[in-house]
Amino acid sequence: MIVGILGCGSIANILINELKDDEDIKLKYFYDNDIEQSKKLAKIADGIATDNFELMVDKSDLIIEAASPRAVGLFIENTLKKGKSVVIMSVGYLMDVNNRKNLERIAKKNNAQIYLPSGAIVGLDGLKAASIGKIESVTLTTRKSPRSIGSNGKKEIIFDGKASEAVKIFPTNINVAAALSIASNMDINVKIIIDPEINRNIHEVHVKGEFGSFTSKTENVPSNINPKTSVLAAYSAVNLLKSLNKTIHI
Ligand SMILES: NC(=O)C1=CN([C@@H]2O[C@H](COP(=O)(O)OP(=O)(O)OC[C@H]3O[C@@H](n4cnc5c(N)ncnc54)[C@H](O)[C@@H]3O)[C@@H](O)[C@H]2O)C=CC1
Ligand SMILES: O=C([O-])CC(=O)C(=O)O
Repeated sequence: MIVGILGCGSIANILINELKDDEDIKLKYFYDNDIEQSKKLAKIADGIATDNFELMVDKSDLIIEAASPRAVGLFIENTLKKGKSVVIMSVGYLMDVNNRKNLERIAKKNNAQIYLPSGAIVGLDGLKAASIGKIESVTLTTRKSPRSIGSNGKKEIIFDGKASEAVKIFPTNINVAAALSIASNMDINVKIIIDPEINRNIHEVHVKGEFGSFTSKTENVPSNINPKTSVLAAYSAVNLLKSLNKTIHI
């Protein structure tokens, strides 16, 4: 499978590292609005940097978006129109139901798939299963260091509200809230706390419903290139790509 990458930052870096010896998945094309970034990663991966997104889509079997919610809006519709499947990391873009329905409609029409990796949290599988029954509440509490959230503040709650609002205020920081919302078909409750005493991106999820309840807590090591992003988010994309070729799906 020939893969093109939209967005050559921290997630793309980890993808290259983890997939360099993979026999089935070849990360070949690299696109970024910062051409130096795409050149840098193409060199490491022995791939091709391009400033022509359309050409990259034509030559790839699948596109991975690891850029920004804005990039999803700019590029993914055309990708799906060409019948190419996509992996979207900036899940926050899909929090808006019109955005989601639009991409879903185009994907269906063109026989393409939209894959959303589990990202920086654990428990989405349980939430999806639990959602077969009635769900009462889903709550996410995210703790990040000032460095990870891009501030130098003291310990404080910087957001307490709905996921739909959270993704607007912190578009590249709280995609996990969108993933939980899409999985449960709810606009979930989100709290974001800055904590200068931690050096992990911590996501705690509480779910209550007909099935009972569960709590998951993920204490993520941040990427050393972009501390907003957890290493697990990139690993989840690697796992998703590898799963496309598997026969046993767990
Ligand atoms: N689903 C999840 O759980 C997670 C999702 N993410 C999201 O994944 C995305 C990528 O994350 P990172 O690799 O850490 O980001 P990064 O900031 O390290 O790299 C992003 C790269 O994309 C490029 N880019 C941004 N907008 C672009 C555009 N419109 N056109 C072309 N290139 C563009 C930037 O120049 C940069 O090189 C972000 O939106 C982030 O919020 C990050 C962590 C977890
Ligand atoms: O990587 C993380 O810990 C979470 C994150 O940035 C996001 O959900 O956008």
